[in-house]
Amino acid sequence: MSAAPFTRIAVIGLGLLGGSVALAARARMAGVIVTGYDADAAVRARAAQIGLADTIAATPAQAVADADLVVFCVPVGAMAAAAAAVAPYLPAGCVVSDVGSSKASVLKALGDALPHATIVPAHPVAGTEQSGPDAGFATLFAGRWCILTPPDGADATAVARVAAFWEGLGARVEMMDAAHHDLVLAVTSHLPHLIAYTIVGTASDLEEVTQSEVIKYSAGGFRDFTRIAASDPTMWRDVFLHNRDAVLTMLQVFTEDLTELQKAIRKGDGAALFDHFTRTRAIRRSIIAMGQDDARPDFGRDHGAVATPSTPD
Ligand SMILES: NC(=O)C1=CN([C@@H]2O[C@H](COP(=O)(O)OP(=O)(O)OC[C@H]3O[C@@H](n4cnc5c(N)ncnc54)[C@H](O)[C@@H]3O)[C@@H](O)[C@H]2O)C=CC1
Ligand SMILES: O=C(O)C(=O)Cc1ccc(O)cc1
Repeated sequence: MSAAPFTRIAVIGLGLLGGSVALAARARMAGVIVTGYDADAAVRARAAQIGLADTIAATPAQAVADADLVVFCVPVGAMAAAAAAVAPYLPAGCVVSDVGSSKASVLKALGDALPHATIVPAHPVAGTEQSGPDAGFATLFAGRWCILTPPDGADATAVARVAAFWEGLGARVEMMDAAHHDLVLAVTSHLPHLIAYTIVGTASDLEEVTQSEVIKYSAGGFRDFTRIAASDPTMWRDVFLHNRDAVLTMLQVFTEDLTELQKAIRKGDGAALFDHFTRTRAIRRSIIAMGQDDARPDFGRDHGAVATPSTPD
């Protein structure tokens, strides 16, 4: 346990990310009290049952009443509504953050709804294809990158406290401009998800290959895509709509590269294919050498709950 940069944390949205933030903060930071809130009453009830937070609040007002940090863990398209719901109740001096997968649109949404708040956006690059309150686990962020995208002129003390918060949850922190973040994540995360959604849809729509053949022979690469394509539809719809420009830019580059490979296959250009595959294999090997290999989806999924929560009336 480490000393906590914040002591009263409100987590808004109690799915995979919110649940994991709440569990990790309670497990790793001494003296922290975590209050959780979710717009869905069934999620609040389940979160209380499995002990995600010290208290599950019944309203946004109760959730943030005495918070020194509020972390929005809702889909990026819901950030504006979630922030508007707490706006009248946000304590003075409270720092606001989030975990959204795209950053420029989220910064704008939070800034518009909370014009007087100190906002330090964050994106823990850690997750799984699971969603909902049962999906969270306390070790999700251990050893993973968390990218902070503070706006120009952000309060340096608040940025340092949010960085310390994520380090306290076990993450490694990097600073980035929001627009650059959105471009980098478009190619490393958003496009791979789009490709997975596409290929799984393509395979299941084929007339000449049966569903049972797709399932039976999925070990040949397809299976890895099906895990990613099982990711939450609401979350990913929002990512593509809210990081539209960066995704379209990267999709254009990808399409051109795909056409090059298509041409090499059509022309029987084995050397071009071999060179390309050799280059991509080296990238995979350097990721593993850096200790970034992600065999984690089935790793460490204990809830790590530390106390029985109460639900206020
Ligand atoms: N799933 C992943 O692997 C990762 C997700 N993220 C980001 O984290 C955020 C949350 O994603 P997950 O936890 O995976 O989603 P989730 O679907 O597991 O949880 C989201 C929760 O937000 C609640 N919610 C929606 N609108 C709300 C509102 N207005 N007020 C309060 N609660 C509201 C929902 O009821 C749901 O329980 C998203 O912005 C996503 O882009 C970031 C890193 C990884
Ligand atoms: O499960 C996977 O493979 C992921 O890619 C998880 C993930 C999803 C969204 C993010 O913004 C960050 C990480």
